[in-house]
Amino acid sequence: MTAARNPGASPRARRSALYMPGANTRAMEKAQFLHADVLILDLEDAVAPEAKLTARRNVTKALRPGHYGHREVVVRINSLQSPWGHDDLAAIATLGADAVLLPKVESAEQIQDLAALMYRAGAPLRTRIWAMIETPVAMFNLREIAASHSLLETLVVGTSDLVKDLHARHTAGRHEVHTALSLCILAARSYQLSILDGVHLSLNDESGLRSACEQGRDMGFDGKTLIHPSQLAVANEVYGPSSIEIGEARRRIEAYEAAVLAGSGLTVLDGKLVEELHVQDAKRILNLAHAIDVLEEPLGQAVKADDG
Ligand SMILES: CC(C)(COP(=O)(O)OP(=O)(O)OC[C@H]1O[C@@H](n2cnc3c(N)ncnc32)[C@H](O)[C@@H]1OP(=O)(O)O)[C@@H](O)C(=O)NCCC(=O)NCCSC(=O)C[C@H](O)C(=O)O
Ligand SMILES: [Mg+2]
Repeated sequence: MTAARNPGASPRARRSALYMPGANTRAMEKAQFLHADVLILDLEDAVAPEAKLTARRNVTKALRPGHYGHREVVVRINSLQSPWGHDDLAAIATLGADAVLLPKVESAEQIQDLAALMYRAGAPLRTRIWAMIETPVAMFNLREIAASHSLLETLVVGTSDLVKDLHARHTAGRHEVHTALSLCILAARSYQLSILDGVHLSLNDESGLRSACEQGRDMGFDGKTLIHPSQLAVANEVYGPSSIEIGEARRRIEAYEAAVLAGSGLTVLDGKLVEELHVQDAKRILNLAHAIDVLEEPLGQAVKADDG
């Protein structure tokens, strides 16, 4: 099936997506008050086999409506080829998560199979599919995966699994995954999917995290997946437009509109060319800033409003 999406849709803020192990109830409670744009409740690699059933039960409890305010809540299930994947899906399908994240996706059929299972399980249409891209084979099937189904919304790069499978090493500049990251972004943008970068594994390394976030942002990622609350502030800052960028975006739109009224299709602002394509980008930045403002409404207030 070919994707039918709306490329002009307002962006969602997905600057930061925090994983938390489904077995860690403390982390899932704490997440109510954390400034993560996306919460990923994990049933896969962060959960040991003997804790899988407890984690599944914890996650079904955490999925009560309004529990996490306006933040997106995503459940990473186990692979459908594993002993747990089908039961994970059956347990959470109807509970209103914003998305089901499928790990180690390598083909379009895996997404289509998941969509069919979600439909049969009675999942609400608002529950989308996110796909982890984290194996060498996936890189050769990206286009088919990205085009696979209209429920597919986001690609999440899994750089830890990828580096392991490549027999590569994590370097500061991430040269070992550069080609893969670029291919993932090309695929996502070709099919109007959002795209999140992999995790930064060092916990006490703010400058390394910042440079990885800046690299990802400059390449075109929408945000970064994270493993600890201490990483949230940097990702939110780097992936959010600064007040200078917001001001420049507004001035670019005004300058272009004035040029159009004067009968021209372009203008020069601060010594730089401004054409319609720059206005489109300026509007994307303003839409993102607005989406962030909505999310950053005090968390307590958001939780209360959704409860009511
Ligand atoms: C890495 C950790 C195991 C560290 O945990 P801990 O030792 O508890 O850290 P702290 O004592 O510093 O924690 C301070 C407080 O913060 C809470 N906390 C910690 N981590 C999280 C979290 N992820 N979400 C929410 N809250 C969190 C602690 O509970 C403490 O709270 P308090 O008691 O109030 O002080 C731990 O951070 C962790 O488990 N992180 C997530 C690991 C994970 O999910 N891994 C799997 C995803 S990564 C992956 O699979 C990538 C991909 O697939 C790939 O291949 O690349
Ligand atoms: Mg992985």
